Amino acid sequence: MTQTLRALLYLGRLSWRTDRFRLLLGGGLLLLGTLCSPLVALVSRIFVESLGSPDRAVIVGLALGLVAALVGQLMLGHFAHLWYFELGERDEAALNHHLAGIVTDDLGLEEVDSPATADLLDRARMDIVRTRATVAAGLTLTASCAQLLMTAVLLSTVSPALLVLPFTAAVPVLLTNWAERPLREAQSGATPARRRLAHLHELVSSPASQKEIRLGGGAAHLARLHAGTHEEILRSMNRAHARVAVRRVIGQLPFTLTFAAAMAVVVWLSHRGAVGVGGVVLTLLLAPQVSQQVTALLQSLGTVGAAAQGLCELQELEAAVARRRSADRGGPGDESTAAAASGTGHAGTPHGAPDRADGRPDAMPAHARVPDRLADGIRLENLGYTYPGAAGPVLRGLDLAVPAGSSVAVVGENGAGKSTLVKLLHGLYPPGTGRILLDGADLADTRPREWFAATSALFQDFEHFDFRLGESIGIGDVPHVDDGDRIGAAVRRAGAESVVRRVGSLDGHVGRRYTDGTELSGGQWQSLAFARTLMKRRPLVLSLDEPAHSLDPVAEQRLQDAYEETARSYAHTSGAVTFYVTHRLSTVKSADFVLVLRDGRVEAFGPHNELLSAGGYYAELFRMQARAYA
Ligand SMILES: Nc1ncnc2c1ncn2[C@@H]1O[C@H](COP(=O)(O)OP(=O)(O)OP(=O)(O)O)[C@@H](O)[C@H]1O
Repeated sequence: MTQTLRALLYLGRLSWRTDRFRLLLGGGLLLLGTLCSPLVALVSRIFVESLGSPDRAVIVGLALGLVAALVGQLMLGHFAHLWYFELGERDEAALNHHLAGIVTDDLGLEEVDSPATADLLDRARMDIVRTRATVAAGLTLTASCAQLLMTAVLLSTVSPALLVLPFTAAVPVLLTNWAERPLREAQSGATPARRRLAHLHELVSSPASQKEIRLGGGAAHLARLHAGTHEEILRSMNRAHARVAVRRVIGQLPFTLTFAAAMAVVVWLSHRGAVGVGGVVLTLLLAPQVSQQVTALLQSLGTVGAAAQGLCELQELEAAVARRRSADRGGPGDESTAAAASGTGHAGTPHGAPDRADGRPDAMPAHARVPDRLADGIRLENLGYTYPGAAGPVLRGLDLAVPAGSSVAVVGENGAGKSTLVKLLHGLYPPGTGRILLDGADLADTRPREWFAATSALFQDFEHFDFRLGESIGIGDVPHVDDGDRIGAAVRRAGAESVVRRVGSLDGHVGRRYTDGTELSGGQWQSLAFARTLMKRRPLVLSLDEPAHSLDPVAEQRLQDAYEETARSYAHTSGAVTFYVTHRLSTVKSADFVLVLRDGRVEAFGPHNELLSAGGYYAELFRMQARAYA
């Protein structure tokens, strides 16, 4: 009940902020329309009692009043709906916007990655989808409460004994939360299964996955998994619905019994002449309404109650984020609560619980400014990282000095930690141990947004933005998303002119979400992503994580040349350090340094020729690969 009240207040405040005009108009009309039904009973009573009056004007006036109340009862609700329907839509959009803000601005990337946070966000999204219904139910609930109160007062004028009806009607209302609990628990417990179902659904219906599934002969297997998971969810939800039904019946019993008793009392009172014909008419009109009113109230309470858990979780998430912000500003924050609320509880970062994309809020005071150009370079000191919930570290004890303006080829076996290092360098994960120093200043002391703006990366799992081609490239540097010259230069530098020719122009849509969209090949998407990476003019760090894995040899050589030219140009303009992660060791010779990672440690670091002549792991890898290609 407390949770439902909290949810109602939350929705009320949200609606007031979002659109108070629609809240007042929609809510007011709904309240008026709802109060019209007890009003009909009241006017009917007076009308019946006045029938014997010689004053015809009074009778006509009462008849007109009765018609007006009836019209209000039948019609006002529809007009109210016009206003609060849109209010619900606007509230839903505001909550979605708010949740997106929390995900992109307040949660660390590792938190977003964590299954606990994913569950929490999935539940929040499901509740947000129901916002329109919840807003309508919240307004109906408020109006129903007022209606029930008016009904109770009117019934008490016939006999105080009738007051028992609204009171016992409150019993199931009070038990609603208890009655709904099995459903909420089942919904919460089924979240991982629902996510699995959504993934399976995507796999069986997405054209992209069809290729592998068909070749692997996995369609029937996936269909079985889909059916099994669906059945599992249905079984748990059915059990929960049955338990809810039993609890609701138990909750309604007291009202049903007292309703029968109250009707017996009125029959007895009218028999004794204690209640007149007007009172009997009022009771006959109102008493059955009590049951309808309670049903409407229960239903709206159920709707709000069902959404309340999610809305309260969202409130707790907001509160945790706010506490963390205040803690990071130096206030008496409760970081452990914040981490627990976000579901990770990851420790071992310089700032305790991570915040934002990299573990720190933009609002915290920055001690170090991101330099305009690198003079000294980047140094890693005892850098280590452990994914939340992982058994051991992925990176450990990395000590390295990379001079400004140098290009580094990062090599190592699958799972050595290359991509993780790239994410740390770009500030997406906070170091678990140690530091990353930019010209001697700790990266942890810079503002994340400033650092993000100063770096560019082509990640291994780069995104396919199904936008206009120009926008899909320009989004690599949002302040210049519509800058045609810059986009054109990035396309030329990345050698992605063939993609533009394939799409027709920078204004053409890419991706199959649009009927006029051009679907690209894996290599073309990669060229486009490379162009996106080159949107910034003077980044301090540029990383390409296996940028050529989808490219043909000619395109790969073109990309390699483009990268080398870009690396030289960035080194000249901003002293940038560039990282090129690759498995193709023949492509690393031109890099200033080769960084060899092995099991999360630095196995070797130095110029290619030196590492080769020193023998050891790198030389062995290089020769093995050369033999394989030969
Ligand atoms: N989001 C994640 N959560 C938990 N563990 C992860 C995550 N991403 C990567 N790992 C683990 O970290 C280890 C290093 O992964 P990483 O992607 O950094 O390796 P890599 O050297 O880039 O590998 P590859 O050459 O295959 O791309 C792997 O064992 C991987 O399973």
